[in-house]
Amino acid sequence: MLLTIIYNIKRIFVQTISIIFPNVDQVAENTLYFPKSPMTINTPIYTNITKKCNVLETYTINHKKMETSNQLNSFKHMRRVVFNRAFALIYSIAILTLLYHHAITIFYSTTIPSLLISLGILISDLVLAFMWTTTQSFRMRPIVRKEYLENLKNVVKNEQDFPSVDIFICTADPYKEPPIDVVNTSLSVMAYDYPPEKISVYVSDDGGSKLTLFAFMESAKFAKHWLPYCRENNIMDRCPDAYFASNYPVTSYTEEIKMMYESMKSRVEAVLEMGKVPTEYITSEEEDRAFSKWEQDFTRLDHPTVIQVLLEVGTDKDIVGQSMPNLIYFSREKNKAFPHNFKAGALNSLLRVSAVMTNAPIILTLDCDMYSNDPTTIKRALCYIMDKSIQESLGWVQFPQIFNGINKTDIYGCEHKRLFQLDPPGMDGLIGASYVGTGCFFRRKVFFSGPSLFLEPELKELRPDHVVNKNVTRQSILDLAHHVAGCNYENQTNWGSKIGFRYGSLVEDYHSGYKFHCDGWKSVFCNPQRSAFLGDIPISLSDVLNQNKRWGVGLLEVGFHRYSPITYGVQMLGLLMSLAYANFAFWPIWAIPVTIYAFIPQLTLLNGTSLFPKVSDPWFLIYAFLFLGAYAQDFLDFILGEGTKERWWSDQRMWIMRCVSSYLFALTELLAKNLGIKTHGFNVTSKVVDNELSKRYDQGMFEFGVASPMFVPITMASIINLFALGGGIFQVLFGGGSLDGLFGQIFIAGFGVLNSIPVYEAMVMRNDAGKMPIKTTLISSFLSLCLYVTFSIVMKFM
Ligand SMILES: O=c1ccn([C@@H]2O[C@H](COP(=O)(O)OP(=O)(O)O[C@H]3O[C@H](CO)[C@@H](O)[C@H](O)[C@H]3O)[C@@H](O)[C@H]2O)c(=O)[nH]1
Ligand SMILES: [Mn+2]
Repeated sequence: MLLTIIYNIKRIFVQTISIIFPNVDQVAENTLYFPKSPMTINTPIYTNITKKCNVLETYTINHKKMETSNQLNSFKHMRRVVFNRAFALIYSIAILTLLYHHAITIFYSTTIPSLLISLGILISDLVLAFMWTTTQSFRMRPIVRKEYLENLKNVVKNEQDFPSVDIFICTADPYKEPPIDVVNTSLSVMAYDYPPEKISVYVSDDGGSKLTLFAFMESAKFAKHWLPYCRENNIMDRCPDAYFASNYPVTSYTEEIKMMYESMKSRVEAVLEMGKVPTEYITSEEEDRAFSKWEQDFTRLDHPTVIQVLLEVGTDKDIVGQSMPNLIYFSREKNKAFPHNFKAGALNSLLRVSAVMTNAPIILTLDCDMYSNDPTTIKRALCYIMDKSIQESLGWVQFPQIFNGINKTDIYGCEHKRLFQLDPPGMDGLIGASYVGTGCFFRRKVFFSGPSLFLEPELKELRPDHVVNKNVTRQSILDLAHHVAGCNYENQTNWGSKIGFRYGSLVEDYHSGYKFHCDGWKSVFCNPQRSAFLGDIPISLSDVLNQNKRWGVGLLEVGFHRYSPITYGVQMLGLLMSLAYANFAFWPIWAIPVTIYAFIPQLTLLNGTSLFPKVSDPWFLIYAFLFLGAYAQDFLDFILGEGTKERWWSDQRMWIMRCVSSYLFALTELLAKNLGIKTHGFNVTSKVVDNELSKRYDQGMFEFGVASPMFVPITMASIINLFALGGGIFQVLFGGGSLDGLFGQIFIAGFGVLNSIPVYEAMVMRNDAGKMPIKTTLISSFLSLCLYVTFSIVMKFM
């Protein structure tokens, strides 16, 4: 009796705790603990807890099956949740206190300039507070998942019962995305440890280039050797370039394969250099026929559809007689009169063409530079997709974007740890990780509205349940495929709005994933120890900043859309999840506070005016806490996410640089767009490796080199901060200024200077091709002077 009472008291206590902190380890403990008690899992109280959790009900229950051998996956809540929540509470009180302080300052400001400056600071802090609030969504319920690959064979007994997979690889420009790299990506996925007849690889070439087609003709031949080689030797690096760069065992056969690879590579590169495919490289009539589609008036923006089946399941065999997967080269029709909607347009064409040709229930989308680094990845994704308990609403399984070739300190913050590794587990604990454009396994159903609502496509052949039982080379199939790849096919249809990937944003990945979540789908973030995919990063600063500007424009397009996360999303996804989406959507508005803080405290300091409370004033503590608290928590997240302190420093520095350039330009570009001024579209990031540049990058040197307007605000901020720091110290030492009053500004200027070290080096200390162009230095210096003079005049005479 007594035992039962104690037991029940303990149970209620545990439940209360888990209601207050629903996702702390108690939930996981519950699922293991309660089954031992006489209560069953369906008791009302238990259901109540899972309801309160409001997330992943099925997933929580699923966790219980852990010990059985049919268990395909499990998840666990991260321990830092309690700390995160407590800290969020304290931090929000501090924010409110600060805002109160601002209100008072504004109320008592006596002159117009001081009022304007106070308003500027208030706006900055409001934006920072808003963005801080949105980031809390990632910190409230982060989870980690685990897959039990070894149990998959208990669930799918026969390899033949595995679902087929259509793999989409996008490329857009042979000169920015070398075809040999695209070939490597495709070989790495064709060689998946998976029945080859269940794999179809579609290469979408938005560049409409016969150089790329040629590369794939070559790769189809090489694949017949490569696939059996990978299988027989059970190698992990199935991307040939990565394999031959690794420490592979040298045998005569391996050397033979390597020779074949090298000779293919040199042919592909030679063709790229010549800019055409010479006749001696064309070995069959069929190849000749394929190239004949490139007639005189064929340009990348105006050409008919090209679909070339390079390998066909059942017909083509590798050198040991095993079937090859399908390999299909595809370039959709383009015509200047029709919008082609960049990558989203390419993906939607791929969706239709693949539906007609193979219609696999699972789709993997890949960028051309993201090769597979683990042959078991499809099976790993199946650990979720085949899990009956979550299958119903599971829309996709997203793997993180992890990159190759990042230098030691990641000077450009290209790892994007927060975006690709730290934030997704936070969203995963809510409804699911967002889609990041590559390394993502979708269920085909996702593209036709929600889990419980099906939107009928125009043709029955495009339905996800349509069975294709004809060869991909059958004329009727090819005719229909050409029809659905036509550039006017989407006129008057739901494609791009209600069906498929969504148009209207340059970050079609983020935008589409957001739509799918709003439609009711859930998703999973799968982050195995060995990276499933490895991609390339840009290694010059202007490429990095331009990429981020494109993302910025794309994100704002969603943020200020009719379906913005803060208006529509909040109704569909709930508060936390919509805040997570809002965080991304509004990244670029960080430009406002960061730009203000990069110039205003410094300019006022140069004018000898104090802006922040004195160090001896208790209000100063609020500032110090807010600044240090945010930085410390960010640092902690980064380190707990297996980051180094050097990379964290680069990450925060790049964040500042992006804010004053990429995001500022993105805000301007969006404004221009709304005023009807034509802006850039999807500017593809170059993946070409320049040896000199790459050497400098490996040494950790910033690459300026070209005179990009994007460098101007960065350089101006560097100059002004340096002068402000010098001026501030001078005033304190010789000019009678008080350190007590000016400390805040001197500190900010000092912080700016520390972050600007690479800029000073590039301006005055370097002589290599990556130094700051003299033009940029001159323009920035001149503009800084103008800014200083104007600001001083306004301060003195208003
Ligand atoms: O008109 C186009 C433009 C681009 N692409 C392809 O899109 C992919 C991504 O382009 P990239 O220049 O590498 O952009 P990133 O900024 O590196 O890519 C990130 O951001 C994009 C959205 O801006 C997402 O599509 C990507 O998946 C994501 O990795 C590449 O494979 C391109 O070939 C097309 O197929 N058609
Ligand atoms: Mn890319």
